[in-house]
Amino acid sequence: MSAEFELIDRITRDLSVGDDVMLSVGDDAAVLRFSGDTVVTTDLLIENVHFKRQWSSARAVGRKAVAVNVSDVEAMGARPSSVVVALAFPKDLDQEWVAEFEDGVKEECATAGVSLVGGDLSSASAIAICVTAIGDLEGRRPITRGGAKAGEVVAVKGNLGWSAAGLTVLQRGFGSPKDMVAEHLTPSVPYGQGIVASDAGATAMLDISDGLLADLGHLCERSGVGIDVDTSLLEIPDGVSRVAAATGKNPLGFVIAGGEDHALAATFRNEAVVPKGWRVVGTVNDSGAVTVDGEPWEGSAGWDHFA
Ligand SMILES: Nc1ncnc2c1ncn2[C@@H]1O[C@H](COP(=O)(O)OP(=O)(O)O)[C@@H](O)[C@H]1O
Ligand SMILES: Cc1ncc(C[n+]2csc(CCOP(=O)(O)OP(=O)(O)O)c2C)c(N)n1
Ligand SMILES: [Mg+2]
Ligand SMILES: [Mg+2]
Ligand SMILES: [Mg+2]
Repeated sequence: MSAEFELIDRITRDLSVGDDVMLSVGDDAAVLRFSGDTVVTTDLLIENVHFKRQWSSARAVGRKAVAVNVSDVEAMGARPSSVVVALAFPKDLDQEWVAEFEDGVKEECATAGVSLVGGDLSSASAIAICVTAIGDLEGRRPITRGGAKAGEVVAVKGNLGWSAAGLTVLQRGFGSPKDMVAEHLTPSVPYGQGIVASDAGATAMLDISDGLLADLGHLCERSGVGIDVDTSLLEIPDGVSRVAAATGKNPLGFVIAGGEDHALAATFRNEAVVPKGWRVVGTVNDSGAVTVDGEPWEGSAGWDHFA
């Protein structure tokens, strides 16, 4: 067998798949069957842009690649079903790296409850990963970024600021606080909470990849509303405070503009319907802009690949 097909064989030998998978790996395409409308999303992970090999184990990269994509399926209020994972890497990359990456992919698939149903391999000058995630709305309406109305509340489920605090210490050559670093390397997506928010009547939703303020900005633009974030409602985790103190930065910046949180943010008609475990962080108004305690935020709102 060729080296490429030996590798594919090793990756796909022991796959188990869900009931909605009619045909998995080994043919030209997978075949899935859903009870409702289908949700499809894709996100890239590029070496030295989204991860560094000296910071991240291959297993962590594999887990993160699946997690950030399933996060976008959750944000539509769908049940995540499956992923396809394409990986390109230099010819001289240690084979062990690829094996561990695939272990990470499978581990996160199991955690998220999705099936790995296909992928692709190629050689490349740097590691590049493209995952496509697929979900089933199961008869629910999609929760878009466009349904928020003035007078509603904004709530968040997940960890804000941890990932950015972790990234900051990694960039300075440190490895702790460990919980912040771990959250950056492998975001803990609140699996299942997209459907919970949908069933609670969420009017708009998205996952926070660029930063809370930047992503709420996308939601405001789509919905034609404004949002005021009330910082008295935010929690500044201990690890974020420590990283902020050590680096002379504003801890609030990590929480509201950090990025790669992969928490879910959603709007609800009122506080009474916000699901348990979600934190109300602000209100929807008709100003057309995102503000923080009533004022524009002077710092960066979040990540921009081309800034
Ligand atoms: N190259 C592209 N071609 C078509 N659509 C794209 C492209 N890049 C991004 N989009 C779309 O633009 C929207 C915003 O993209 P992005 O900011 O990456 O979303 P997210 O933060 O949810 O991953 C999404 O609907 C995405 O599918
Ligand atoms: C080496 C390295 N430098 C910087 C970052 C920080 N970073 C990279 S991409 C990104 C934003 C999220 O990624 P993106 O590709 O924009 O995801 P999407 O919005 O499409 O879901 C952040 C905060 C990182 N993760 N790793
Ligand atoms: Mg994207
Ligand atoms: Mg995304
Ligand atoms: Mg982005």
